Amino acid sequence: MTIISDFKRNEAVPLDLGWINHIHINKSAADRRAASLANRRTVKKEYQAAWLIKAIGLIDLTTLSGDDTPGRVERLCMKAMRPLRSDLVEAMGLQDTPLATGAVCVYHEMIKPAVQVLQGRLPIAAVSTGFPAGLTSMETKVREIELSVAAGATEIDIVITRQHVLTGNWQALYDEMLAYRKACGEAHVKAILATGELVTLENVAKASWVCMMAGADFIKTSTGKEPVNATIPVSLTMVRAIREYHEQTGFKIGYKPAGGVSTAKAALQYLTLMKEELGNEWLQPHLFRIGASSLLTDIERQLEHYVTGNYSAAHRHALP
Ligand SMILES: O=C[C@H](O)COP(=O)(O)O
Repeated sequence: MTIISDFKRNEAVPLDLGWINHIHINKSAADRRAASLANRRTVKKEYQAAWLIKAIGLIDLTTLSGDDTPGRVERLCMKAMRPLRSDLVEAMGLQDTPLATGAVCVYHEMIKPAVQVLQGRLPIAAVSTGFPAGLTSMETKVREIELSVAAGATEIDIVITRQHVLTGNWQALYDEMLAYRKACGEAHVKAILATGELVTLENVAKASWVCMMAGADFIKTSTGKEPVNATIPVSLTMVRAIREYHEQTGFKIGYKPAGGVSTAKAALQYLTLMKEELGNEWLQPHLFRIGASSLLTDIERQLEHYVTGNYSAAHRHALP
């Protein structure tokens, strides 16, 4: 993770149940705002190309499949370090611009091959705590975090226990998040809320707040395995919680939409959302990541179109 000199890592603050119980979300206002973002004309031509280059540096390039192999992860890491074809890099005059994704994101067993290829040049995020369902024992979950940190992960993407949200047991959610943060030590922790399983935007907002109060460095929408993953209304709810948490505590929390973000157009919508709701400071990798397995393929295609006027087949840009 980029170290920013004046950046103060989130510290846990006491759980304020009075605050949590008073959270209310105006769903139709959130839907209207989300629709206005989704229907907005995106930036064009060279501005679009510049934004897409920016987006590359914000991707947590992900592979989370049951058939992942060390070979696939090694290729993913090579792609993360050289995310654009060299002819496109040259055509855009980016030879002297450092280009890489924000991190790679893998299962615990794939940390080792990632460490071997990346050699500390890019952060490695490991999904943890019984990802994706989070229904292993607390002891197992904490140990899993410790093992992933020991193996070389510098970022840990934990999944919360959804039942704590669905039953309104905010103390239990706070306690588990606090334990995960402690187990991470220096590694930064992203709290995956699995928003597609939380039923209401109010639950999403409350879970965001509780995780931030318990020391999460990032809040993240989804595992990519829920039936509904990142959406704009959910993102709006979460980034507004981040904004208010910052106003109240001074701590800046990162945001990571993940799951189903596969097109350059969608990435541009998320960049616009972050810029408009949180400002330019949140367009940096220590405060914004997009968790995605195939987004880079589409960004590369769009940049090829920008350079040549033509699209090539997606498989020419295929990830491992
Ligand atoms: O955290 C990242 C997600 O699991 C990736 O989901 P995706 O394969 O839909 O891009």
